[in-house]
Amino acid sequence: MKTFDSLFAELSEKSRTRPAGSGTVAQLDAGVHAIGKKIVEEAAEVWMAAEHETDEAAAEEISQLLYHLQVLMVAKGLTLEDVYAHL
Ligand SMILES: N=c1c2ncn([C@@H]3O[C@H](COP(=O)(O)OP(=O)(O)OP(=O)(O)O)[C@@H](O)[C@H]3O)c2ncn1[C@@H]1O[C@H](COP(=O)(O)O)[C@@H](O)[C@H]1O
Repeated sequence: MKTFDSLFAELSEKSRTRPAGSGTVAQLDAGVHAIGKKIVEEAAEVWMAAEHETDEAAAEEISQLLYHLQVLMVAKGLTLEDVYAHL
């Protein structure tokens, strides 16, 4: 099963190798402003799913929010350690 750390490693590798067809590469190219807007959108979807939908739907929305947060981290050059230092 994919974990937070293994997904981050995968996204970092995509950023380095820039494979054709990668949605992550497209988002990185769109920039921090666009990624930030996506994070706000996904956060709202997490809230709505948690309040009005099934646990499975909420879990799926949370996974998407985590993904977009990681894309922002990669875009900013932040490491897992940079974030974990504040947990
Ligand atoms: N975990 C994810 C993931 N979660 C969410 N998303 C993206 O976030 C979108 C979900 O946003 P929405 O709910 O708004 O759906 P949507 O309206 O269809 O999306 P948009 O049209 O707004 O982009 C999806 O369409 C994906 O583009 C993800 N994209 C990729 N991954 C994983 O990231 C890795 C690298 O992916 P690629 O870069 O695409 O190879 C792979 O392991 C993927 O499984």
